[in-house]
Amino acid sequence: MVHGRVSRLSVHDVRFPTSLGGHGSDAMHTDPDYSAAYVVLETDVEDGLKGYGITFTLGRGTEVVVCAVNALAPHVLNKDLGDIVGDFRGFYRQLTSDGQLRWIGPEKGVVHLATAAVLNAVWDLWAKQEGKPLWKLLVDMDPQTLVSCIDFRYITDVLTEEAACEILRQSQVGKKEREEQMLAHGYPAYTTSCAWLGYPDATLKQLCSEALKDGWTRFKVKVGADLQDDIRRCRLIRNMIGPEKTLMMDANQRWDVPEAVEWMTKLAEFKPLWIEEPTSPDDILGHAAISKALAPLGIGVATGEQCHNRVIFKQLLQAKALKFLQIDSCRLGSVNENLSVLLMAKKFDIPVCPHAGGVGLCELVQHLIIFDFISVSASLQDRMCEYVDHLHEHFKYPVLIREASYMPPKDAGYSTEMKEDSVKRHRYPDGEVWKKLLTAQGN
Ligand SMILES: C[C@H](O)[C@@H](O)[C@@H](O)[C@H](O)C(=O)O
Ligand SMILES: [Mg+2]
Repeated sequence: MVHGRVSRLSVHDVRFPTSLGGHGSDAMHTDPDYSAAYVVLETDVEDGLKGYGITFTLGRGTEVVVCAVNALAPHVLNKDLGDIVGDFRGFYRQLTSDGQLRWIGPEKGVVHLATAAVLNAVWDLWAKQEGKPLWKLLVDMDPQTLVSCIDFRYITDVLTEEAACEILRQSQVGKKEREEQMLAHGYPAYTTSCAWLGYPDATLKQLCSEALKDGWTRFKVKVGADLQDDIRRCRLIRNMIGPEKTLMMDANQRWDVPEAVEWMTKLAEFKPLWIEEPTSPDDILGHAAISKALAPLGIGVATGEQCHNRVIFKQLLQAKALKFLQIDSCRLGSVNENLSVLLMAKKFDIPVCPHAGGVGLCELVQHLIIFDFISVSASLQDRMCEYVDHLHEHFKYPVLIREASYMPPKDAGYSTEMKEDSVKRHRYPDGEVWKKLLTAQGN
């Protein structure tokens, strides 16, 4: 049973200097320092349980998200956890509809990232109090309770509460078997770790051969800055992995629409399954045009990691603008909004292949995609979850990858909790890691 009143909300600016090694670099984000606004919720109950929530950032700007979390805090403090989750739709709407704060959103940008961090912490605390990993909390919830967490405002033209309930009811068939399948074999993953844009060819080669040895069969490569570089790198990877394994490409919003089509036509010989974020994440019709142009080449369009909210996903689906839908656990309004997107994807029969990596995104999103398989999609066809091999050591319950698959977490919660010492050392700017770096840089 959920209980307790939220007695404290603290938020930390935690940054990891990943840019020093070129990790995470792409055609638009050349020097990311994987970071998070890290929220901790405490209650007045003496059970020692706290809720931890993150949203992912790239370094500079994390302090802005921290401010936004503090601005949302009055909506959470002194609230009864039972009341929050008992009317989760209402609580979601309260956070996203604050009559003044929503002006700097609504449901997008910094304020929505902050909403995600706060709500992720609430879900972590709820799952912990129930003694279940989050995916299992969701799997065990009856359809009516699940949909009561979703705000259907703006999406009822494609998905009503009743229709969502019906999808969940229909997917009850075979649920037990699918849960057993997950526990035995896990959820299939692909790796992005080998081919960040800033990696020299020698590194790419070495990481790719290690990944092959570790049993990876699906690889993503960053493209979009220089065509000749892309051709060389894609050839190198395709030759290493052979014709049968899967290759995806990610341009991180670098191109205009015609440029995306031209560039990808030149990379088509390397047989990519998808091109991810070919253009602006807001350009729904642009994505649709690219999808149409690239379909004859067998290349699908994937997008989602910078999709503001369920409304944009709705339109991408309506416009047939994507072939692979990439949810993000920290950009959308937490589990609540992700649930609505999973259900819309099911309705349109579009596979969900979550965005992960960053710091903590793998830890979180594995719960959502495992739930999706067991309770919504009931399929692994054309589906896989991203994996990136960084920063897991800072989490108390790190992901477990076995044979290139995510094994379902067993610990209670949303796997969001970071090790206390890691937070302390990486707090910006006063943690020991940053003090040293900033001194060395003469700041
Ligand atoms: C800046 C980041 O590392 C991105 O490049 C990364 O999230 C990427 O788009 C991905 O798909 O993993
Ligand atoms: Mg991407």
